[in-house]
Amino acid sequence: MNISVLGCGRWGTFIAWYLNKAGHQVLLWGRETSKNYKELAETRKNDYLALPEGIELTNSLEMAIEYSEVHIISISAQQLRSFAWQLNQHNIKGKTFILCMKGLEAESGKRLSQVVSEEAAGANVAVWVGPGHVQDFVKGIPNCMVIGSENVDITKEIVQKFSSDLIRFYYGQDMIGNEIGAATKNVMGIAAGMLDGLGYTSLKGSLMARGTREISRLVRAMGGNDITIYGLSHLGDYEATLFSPHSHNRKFGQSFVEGERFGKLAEGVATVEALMVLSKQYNVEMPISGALYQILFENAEAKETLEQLFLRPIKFEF
Ligand SMILES: NC(=O)C1=CN([C@@H]2O[C@H](COP(=O)(O)OP(=O)(O)OC[C@H]3O[C@@H](n4cnc5c(N)ncnc54)[C@H](OP(=O)(O)O)[C@@H]3O)[C@@H](O)[C@H]2O)C=CC1
Ligand SMILES: O=C(CO)COP(=O)(O)O
Repeated sequence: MNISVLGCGRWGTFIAWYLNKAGHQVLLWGRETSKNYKELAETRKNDYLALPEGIELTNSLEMAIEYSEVHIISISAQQLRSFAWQLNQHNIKGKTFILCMKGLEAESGKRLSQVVSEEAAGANVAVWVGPGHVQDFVKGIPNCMVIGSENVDITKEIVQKFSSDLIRFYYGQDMIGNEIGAATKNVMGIAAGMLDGLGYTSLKGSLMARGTREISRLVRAMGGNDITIYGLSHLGDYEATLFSPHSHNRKFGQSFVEGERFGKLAEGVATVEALMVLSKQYNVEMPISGALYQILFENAEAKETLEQLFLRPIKFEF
Protein backbone atom coordinates (compact mmCIF):
# COMPACT_ATOMS: atom_id res chain seq x y z
CA MET A 1 0.00 0.00 0.00
CA ASN A 2 1.00 3.67 -0.35
CA ILE A 3 2.14 5.24 2.93
CA SER A 4 3.32 8.78 3.64
CA VAL A 5 5.71 9.31 6.54
CA LEU A 6 5.55 12.85 7.90
CA GLY A 7 8.75 13.80 9.72
CA CYS A 8 12.25 12.83 8.66
CA GLY A 9 14.20 12.84 11.92
CA ARG A 10 15.77 9.77 13.54
CA TRP A 11 12.52 7.84 13.96
CA GLY A 12 10.49 9.01 10.96
CA THR A 13 13.31 8.07 8.61
CA PHE A 14 13.57 4.66 10.22
CA ILE A 15 9.80 4.11 9.88
CA ALA A 16 10.07 4.92 6.16
CA TRP A 17 12.98 2.46 5.86
CA TYR A 18 11.01 -0.21 7.74
CA LEU A 19 7.78 0.15 5.79
CA ASN A 20 9.68 0.02 2.50
CA LYS A 21 11.36 -3.18 3.69
CA ALA A 22 7.92 -4.55 4.63
CA GLY A 23 6.89 -4.14 0.97
CA HIS A 24 5.04 -0.79 0.91
CA GLN A 25 5.36 2.22 -1.40
CA VAL A 26 6.70 4.96 0.85
CA LEU A 27 6.85 8.75 0.47
CA LEU A 28 8.92 10.49 3.17
CA TRP A 29 8.08 14.14 3.90
CA GLY A 30 10.28 16.72 5.62
CA ARG A 31 9.75 20.45 5.93
CA GLU A 32 11.54 22.74 3.49
CA THR A 33 13.82 24.19 6.18
CA SER A 34 14.82 20.76 7.53
CA LYS A 35 18.53 19.95 7.75
CA ASN A 36 17.54 16.29 8.07
CA TYR A 37 15.61 16.50 4.80
CA LYS A 38 18.43 18.30 3.03
CA GLU A 39 20.93 15.62 4.10
CA LEU A 40 18.61 12.82 2.95
CA ALA A 41 17.88 14.53 -0.37
CA GLU A 42 21.58 15.11 -1.06
CA THR A 43 23.10 11.87 0.22
CA ARG A 44 20.13 9.52 0.83
CA LYS A 45 21.75 8.80 4.20
CA ASN A 46 21.65 10.02 7.78
CA ASP A 47 23.64 9.08 10.89
CA TYR A 48 21.70 5.83 11.24
CA LEU A 49 20.82 4.37 7.84
CA ALA A 50 20.87 4.60 4.05
CA LEU A 51 17.53 5.06 2.29
CA PRO A 52 16.76 2.40 -0.34
CA GLU A 53 16.07 3.78 -3.84
CA GLY A 54 12.37 2.88 -3.63
CA ILE A 55 11.62 5.56 -1.01
CA GLU A 56 10.52 8.87 -2.52
CA LEU A 57 11.20 12.17 -0.79
CA THR A 58 9.13 15.34 -0.83
CA ASN A 59 8.75 18.57 1.06
CA SER A 60 5.29 19.24 -0.32
CA LEU A 61 2.81 18.48 2.46
CA GLU A 62 -0.02 18.57 -0.06
CA MET A 63 1.65 15.89 -2.16
CA ALA A 64 2.33 13.75 0.92
CA ILE A 65 -1.31 13.93 2.01
CA GLU A 66 -2.64 13.11 -1.45
CA TYR A 67 -0.22 10.19 -1.89
CA SER A 68 -1.87 7.94 0.64
CA GLU A 69 -4.82 7.07 2.87
CA VAL A 70 -2.45 6.06 5.68
CA HIS A 71 0.03 8.50 7.16
CA ILE A 72 2.61 8.12 9.86
CA ILE A 73 3.49 11.19 11.93
CA SER A 74 6.82 11.27 13.77
CA ILE A 75 7.75 14.76 14.91
CA SER A 76 8.47 16.28 18.32
CA ALA A 77 5.37 16.05 20.51
CA GLN A 78 5.16 19.74 21.45
CA GLN A 79 4.85 20.64 17.75
CA LEU A 80 2.00 18.24 17.07
CA ARG A 81 -0.91 20.62 17.71
CA SER A 82 0.28 23.21 15.20
CA PHE A 83 1.21 20.47 12.73
CA ALA A 84 -2.23 18.83 13.04
CA TRP A 85 -3.80 22.25 12.45
CA GLN A 86 -1.69 22.51 9.28
CA LEU A 87 -2.83 19.04 8.17
CA ASN A 88 -6.42 20.07 8.70
CA GLN A 89 -6.05 22.79 6.05
CA HIS A 90 -5.95 19.90 3.52
CA ASN A 91 -8.51 17.25 2.67
CA ILE A 92 -7.84 14.64 5.35
CA LYS A 93 -11.35 13.43 6.11
CA GLY A 94 -11.38 9.65 6.55
CA LYS A 95 -7.59 9.34 6.29
CA THR A 96 -5.67 7.51 9.00
CA PHE A 97 -2.83 9.13 10.95
CA ILE A 98 -0.61 6.82 12.97
CA LEU A 99 1.39 8.59 15.65
CA CYS A 100 4.90 7.19 16.06
CA MET A 101 5.68 9.54 18.90
CA LYS A 102 6.02 9.38 22.67
CA GLY A 103 4.91 12.46 24.53
CA LEU A 104 2.10 14.45 26.11
CA GLU A 105 1.19 18.07 25.57
CA ALA A 106 3.15 19.91 28.27
CA GLU A 107 0.64 22.62 29.25
CA SER A 108 -2.54 20.56 29.12
CA GLY A 109 -1.35 17.00 29.86
CA LYS A 110 -3.37 15.87 26.85
CA ARG A 111 -2.54 12.68 25.00
CA LEU A 112 -1.27 13.08 21.45
CA SER A 113 -4.29 11.32 19.92
CA GLN A 114 -6.51 13.83 21.75
CA VAL A 115 -4.47 16.71 20.34
CA VAL A 116 -4.87 15.43 16.77
CA SER A 117 -8.58 14.71 17.23
CA GLU A 118 -9.11 18.26 18.50
CA GLU A 119 -7.28 19.89 15.60
CA ALA A 120 -8.17 17.50 12.80
CA ALA A 121 -11.63 16.09 13.51
CA GLY A 122 -12.68 13.60 10.86
CA ALA A 123 -9.31 11.85 10.66
CA ASN A 124 -8.73 8.40 12.15
CA VAL A 125 -5.97 8.31 14.75
CA ALA A 126 -3.82 5.38 15.85
CA VAL A 127 -0.60 5.03 17.83
CA TRP A 128 2.43 2.84 17.20
CA VAL A 129 4.68 2.59 20.27
CA GLY A 130 6.94 0.16 22.10
CA PRO A 131 10.64 -0.60 22.30
CA GLY A 132 13.16 -0.24 19.52
CA HIS A 133 16.19 1.72 18.41
CA VAL A 134 17.14 2.33 14.79
CA GLN A 135 20.68 1.15 15.54
CA ASP A 136 19.38 -2.31 16.53
CA PHE A 137 16.73 -2.70 13.83
CA VAL A 138 19.11 -1.88 10.98
CA LYS A 139 21.36 -4.69 12.23
CA GLY A 140 18.38 -7.04 11.82
CA ILE A 141 17.70 -7.43 15.56
CA PRO A 142 13.91 -7.90 15.89
CA ASN A 143 11.58 -6.46 18.52
CA CYS A 144 7.92 -6.39 19.59
CA MET A 145 5.75 -3.27 19.40
CA VAL A 146 2.10 -2.32 19.80
CA ILE A 147 -0.39 -0.51 17.56
CA GLY A 148 -3.69 0.74 18.91
CA SER A 149 -6.63 2.96 18.02
CA GLU A 150 -10.22 3.45 19.19
CA ASN A 151 -11.36 1.36 16.20
CA VAL A 152 -10.35 -2.29 16.47
CA ASP A 153 -10.86 -2.89 12.73
CA ILE A 154 -8.33 -0.16 11.94
CA THR A 155 -5.93 -1.56 14.55
CA LYS A 156 -6.14 -5.05 13.06
CA GLU A 157 -5.74 -3.85 9.49
CA ILE A 158 -2.63 -1.79 10.29
CA VAL A 159 -1.05 -4.57 12.34
CA GLN A 160 -1.66 -7.07 9.57
CA LYS A 161 -0.18 -4.78 6.89
CA PHE A 162 2.81 -3.58 8.92
CA SER A 163 3.98 -6.86 10.49
CA SER A 164 7.21 -8.47 9.32
CA ASP A 165 9.91 -10.72 10.71
CA LEU A 166 11.64 -7.60 12.09
CA ILE A 167 8.70 -6.29 14.15
CA ARG A 168 6.07 -8.44 15.83
CA PHE A 169 3.08 -6.19 16.57
CA TYR A 170 0.41 -6.68 19.20
CA TYR A 171 -3.08 -5.17 19.05
CA GLY A 172 -3.30 -2.31 21.54
CA GLN A 173 -6.53 -2.32 23.55
CA ASP A 174 -6.06 0.74 25.76
CA MET A 175 -5.27 4.12 24.23
CA ILE A 176 -4.97 5.84 27.62
CA GLY A 177 -2.58 3.21 28.97
CA ASN A 178 -0.49 2.95 25.81
CA GLU A 179 -0.13 6.68 25.25
CA ILE A 180 0.55 7.52 28.89
CA GLY A 181 2.85 4.48 29.10
CA ALA A 182 4.86 5.42 26.02
CA ALA A 183 5.28 9.05 27.06
CA THR A 184 6.21 8.33 30.66
CA LYS A 185 8.80 5.66 29.99
CA ASN A 186 10.89 8.63 28.79
CA VAL A 187 10.50 10.24 32.23
CA MET A 188 11.83 7.07 33.86
CA GLY A 189 14.60 7.10 31.24
CA ILE A 190 15.68 10.56 32.38
CA ALA A 191 15.63 9.39 36.01
CA ALA A 192 17.73 6.35 35.02
CA GLY A 193 20.26 8.58 33.29
CA MET A 194 20.51 10.69 36.42
CA LEU A 195 21.13 7.55 38.48
CA ASP A 196 23.86 6.52 36.02
CA GLY A 197 25.45 9.96 36.26
CA LEU A 198 25.36 9.93 40.06
CA GLY A 199 26.91 6.44 40.30
CA TYR A 200 23.59 4.93 41.44
CA THR A 201 23.03 2.56 38.49
CA SER A 202 22.19 -0.29 40.87
CA LEU A 203 19.02 1.59 41.88
CA LYS A 204 17.50 1.13 38.43
CA GLY A 205 15.69 -2.06 39.51
CA SER A 206 13.91 -0.10 42.23
CA LEU A 207 13.16 2.65 39.72
CA MET A 208 11.56 0.06 37.45
CA ALA A 209 9.39 -1.31 40.27
CA ARG A 210 8.31 2.05 41.71
CA GLY A 211 8.12 3.82 38.33
CA THR A 212 5.66 1.30 36.90
CA ARG A 213 3.63 1.54 40.11
CA GLU A 214 3.48 5.33 39.96
CA ILE A 215 2.42 5.41 36.32
CA SER A 216 -0.07 2.56 36.65
CA ARG A 217 -1.82 4.53 39.45
CA LEU A 218 -2.18 7.48 37.09
CA VAL A 219 -3.48 5.35 34.23
CA ARG A 220 -6.10 3.77 36.46
CA ALA A 221 -7.23 7.19 37.73
CA MET A 222 -7.53 8.38 34.12
CA GLY A 223 -9.81 5.47 33.22
CA GLY A 224 -7.23 3.25 31.51
CA ASN A 225 -6.13 -0.26 32.43
CA ASP A 226 -3.24 -0.22 34.93
CA ILE A 227 -1.95 -3.55 33.54
CA THR A 228 -1.11 -1.81 30.24
CA ILE A 229 1.84 -0.18 32.03
CA TYR A 230 3.40 -3.64 32.40
CA GLY A 231 3.13 -4.13 28.63
CA LEU A 232 5.18 -3.10 25.62
CA SER A 233 4.46 0.63 25.70
CA HIS A 234 5.99 1.16 29.13
CA LEU A 235 7.77 -1.65 31.04
CA GLY A 236 8.59 -3.32 27.72
CA ASP A 237 10.41 -0.14 26.67
CA TYR A 238 12.53 0.15 29.85
CA GLU A 239 15.50 -1.76 28.43
CA ALA A 240 15.59 0.53 25.37
CA THR A 241 15.33 3.63 27.54
CA LEU A 242 16.62 3.02 31.07
CA PHE A 243 19.56 0.88 30.01
CA SER A 244 20.34 1.44 26.34
CA PRO A 245 23.37 3.50 25.32
CA HIS A 246 21.21 4.73 22.41
CA SER A 247 18.47 6.32 24.50
CA HIS A 248 18.29 10.10 24.18
CA ASN A 249 16.26 10.43 27.37
CA ARG A 250 18.72 8.39 29.42
CA LYS A 251 21.61 10.36 27.93
CA PHE A 252 19.81 13.63 28.67
CA GLY A 253 19.43 12.65 32.35
CA GLN A 254 23.05 11.62 32.65
CA SER A 255 24.32 14.78 30.89
CA PHE A 256 22.08 16.91 33.12
CA VAL A 257 23.62 15.70 36.39
CA GLU A 258 27.10 15.83 34.86
CA GLY A 259 26.51 19.51 33.99
CA GLU A 260 26.69 18.93 30.26
CA ARG A 261 24.25 19.95 27.54
CA PHE A 262 22.55 17.21 25.51
CA GLY A 263 21.31 18.76 22.26
CA LYS A 264 18.99 16.07 20.88
CA LEU A 265 15.27 15.64 21.49
CA ALA A 266 14.47 14.15 24.92
CA GLU A 267 10.66 14.02 24.97
CA GLY A 268 10.56 13.14 28.67
CA VAL A 269 11.42 16.70 29.71
CA ALA A 270 8.11 18.16 28.48
CA THR A 271 6.30 15.03 29.68
CA VAL A 272 7.44 15.77 33.26
CA GLU A 273 5.59 19.10 32.99
CA ALA A 274 2.50 17.36 31.63
CA LEU A 275 2.59 14.87 34.50
CA MET A 276 2.37 17.64 37.06
CA VAL A 277 -0.86 18.79 35.38
CA LEU A 278 -2.26 15.24 35.35
CA SER A 279 -1.16 14.48 38.91
CA LYS A 280 -3.18 17.49 40.12
CA GLN A 281 -6.11 16.90 37.77
CA TYR A 282 -6.53 13.25 38.83
CA ASN A 283 -5.28 13.66 42.39
CA VAL A 284 -2.57 11.01 42.01
CA GLU A 285 0.63 11.09 44.04
CA MET A 286 3.65 10.95 41.68
CA PRO A 287 6.82 11.17 43.79
CA ILE A 288 9.39 10.21 41.12
CA SER A 289 7.93 12.52 38.48
CA GLY A 290 7.61 15.28 41.09
CA ALA A 291 11.27 14.92 42.06
CA LEU A 292 12.25 15.21 38.39
CA TYR A 293 10.10 18.32 38.01
CA GLN A 294 11.91 19.95 40.93
CA ILE A 295 15.30 19.05 39.46
CA LEU A 296 14.55 20.05 35.86
CA PHE A 297 12.31 23.08 36.40
CA GLU A 298 12.95 24.37 39.92
CA ASN A 299 16.72 24.09 40.13
CA ALA A 300 16.63 21.52 42.93
CA GLU A 301 19.89 19.67 43.46
CA ALA A 302 19.62 16.26 41.74
CA LYS A 303 21.39 13.97 44.21
CA GLU A 304 19.72 15.43 47.27
CA THR A 305 16.27 15.48 45.65
CA LEU A 306 16.49 11.86 44.51
CA GLU A 307 17.82 10.80 47.92
CA GLN A 308 14.84 12.47 49.57
CA LEU A 309 12.62 9.85 47.92
CA PHE A 310 14.06 7.51 50.57
CA LEU A 311 12.81 9.69 53.39
CA ARG A 312 9.16 9.38 52.48
CA PRO A 313 6.89 7.61 55.02
CA ILE A 314 7.08 3.82 54.91
CA LYS A 315 4.09 2.21 53.20
CA PHE A 316 2.78 -1.07 51.77
CA GLU A 317 4.40 -1.99 48.45
CA PHE A 318 1.10 -2.44 46.55
N1 LIG B 1 10.71 3.06 19.47
C1 LIG B 1 10.00 4.15 19.18
O1 LIG B 1 8.77 4.09 19.05
C2 LIG B 1 10.71 5.47 19.03
C3 LIG B 1 9.95 6.61 19.06
N2 LIG B 1 10.54 7.83 18.95
C4 LIG B 1 9.65 9.01 19.02
O2 LIG B 1 9.63 9.63 17.75
C5 LIG B 1 9.43 11.03 17.90
C6 LIG B 1 10.49 11.79 17.09
O3 LIG B 1 11.75 11.51 17.70
P1 LIG B 1 13.12 11.58 16.89
O4 LIG B 1 12.92 11.14 15.49
O5 LIG B 1 14.15 10.96 17.73
O6 LIG B 1 13.35 13.16 16.90
P2 LIG B 1 14.18 14.03 15.85
O7 LIG B 1 14.52 15.28 16.57
O8 LIG B 1 15.26 13.23 15.23
O9 LIG B 1 13.10 14.34 14.72
C7 LIG B 1 12.02 15.17 14.98
C8 LIG B 1 11.44 15.57 13.65
O10 LIG B 1 10.31 16.42 13.91
C9 LIG B 1 10.32 17.45 12.93
N3 LIG B 1 9.54 18.60 13.38
C10 LIG B 1 9.71 19.29 14.52
N4 LIG B 1 8.80 20.28 14.58
C11 LIG B 1 8.05 20.19 13.46
C12 LIG B 1 6.95 20.93 12.95
N5 LIG B 1 6.43 21.97 13.60
N6 LIG B 1 6.45 20.56 11.76
C13 LIG B 1 6.95 19.52 11.09
N7 LIG B 1 8.00 18.77 11.52
C14 LIG B 1 8.53 19.12 12.69
C15 LIG B 1 11.79 17.79 12.81
O11 LIG B 1 11.96 18.53 11.64
P3 LIG B 1 13.40 19.02 11.12
O12 LIG B 1 13.91 17.84 10.34
O13 LIG B 1 13.04 20.19 10.32
O14 LIG B 1 14.22 19.33 12.35
C16 LIG B 1 12.41 16.40 12.79
O15 LIG B 1 12.44 15.87 11.48
C17 LIG B 1 9.51 11.31 19.40
O16 LIG B 1 8.21 11.48 19.93
C18 LIG B 1 10.17 10.08 19.97
O17 LIG B 1 9.78 9.80 21.30
C19 LIG B 1 11.87 7.95 18.75
C20 LIG B 1 12.67 6.83 18.68
C21 LIG B 1 12.14 5.50 18.84
O1 LIG C 1 11.52 5.22 22.34
C1 LIG C 1 12.67 4.86 22.22
C2 LIG C 1 13.09 3.46 22.32
O2 LIG C 1 12.02 2.58 22.30
C3 LIG C 1 13.71 5.88 22.02
O3 LIG C 1 14.04 6.39 23.25
P1 LIG C 1 14.87 7.73 23.32
O4 LIG C 1 14.00 8.81 22.70
O5 LIG C 1 15.11 7.94 24.78
O6 LIG C 1 16.13 7.51 22.53
